[in-house]
Amino acid sequence: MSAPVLQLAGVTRDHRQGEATVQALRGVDLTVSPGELVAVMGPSGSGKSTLLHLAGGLDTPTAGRVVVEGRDLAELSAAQVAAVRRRSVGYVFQDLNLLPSLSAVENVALPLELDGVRGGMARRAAREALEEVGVGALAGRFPDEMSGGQQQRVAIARALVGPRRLLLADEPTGALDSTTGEEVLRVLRARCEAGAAGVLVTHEARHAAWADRVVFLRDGVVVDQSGPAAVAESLLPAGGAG
Ligand SMILES: Nc1ncnc2c1ncn2[C@@H]1O[C@H](COP(=O)(O)OP(=O)(O)OP(=O)(O)O)[C@@H](O)[C@H]1O
Repeated sequence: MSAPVLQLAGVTRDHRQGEATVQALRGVDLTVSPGELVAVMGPSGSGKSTLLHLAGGLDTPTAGRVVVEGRDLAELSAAQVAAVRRRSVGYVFQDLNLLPSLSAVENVALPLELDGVRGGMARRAAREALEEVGVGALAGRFPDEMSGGQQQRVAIARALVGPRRLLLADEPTGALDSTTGEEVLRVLRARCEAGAAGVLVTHEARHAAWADRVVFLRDGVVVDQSGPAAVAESLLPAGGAG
């Protein structure tokens, strides 16, 4: 079996809120292998975003280990963690964060260029990523010349550009109509089939139905994990998700 792309082992994250300490995650174990898409569900405040931030090296655990492609993030320097984030992790935020002064293709090429990929090659990869999410024709447009849904697809292309092995998506379909939302899930799914590992935070059962497994969080604890059969039975609406 291939080595996991992501491993969380006994991960706890405490946040201070004034005098009190909130345990956003408590002793979470999670392994995601190449080819797997895992959905994370749970009520508001259960720790889903905290889990994604930790997996992407945007936050550090209070206890436990976060290992990405065999590297324990706690053992790396800040610069090395930043390099893991740029090269290995594709992160689709709820917040779009496109740079307004750059065109779609320039926005998508930026992470590659920051990582030293030459301009022409970065833009070629960016065009491919835009095609993949169905907005190849909008490569030259600026963010304020696109609809919210189109901007979201550009943001998704930026998260997916290049050979990223860990894809982290936080409600990636938020601003998209349901057909476009499904297309984006299809792209995420296809990337996982091609060898990436994916974690998808979602409130929607029909989106979770695209995953191989669903992890349920409550008050920072994994309360249940369902395999593919259970996902299909409990979540798929009549007709299925494809
Ligand atoms: N930076 C922070 N400082 C203090 N408390 C925080 C911080 N980030 C998260 N928390 C707390 O940690 C808990 C988990 O938050 P988190 O955002 O991970 O939940 P979530 O499941 O993603 O919620 P939602 O579905 O509403 O986005 C909550 O009680 C939240 O208030």
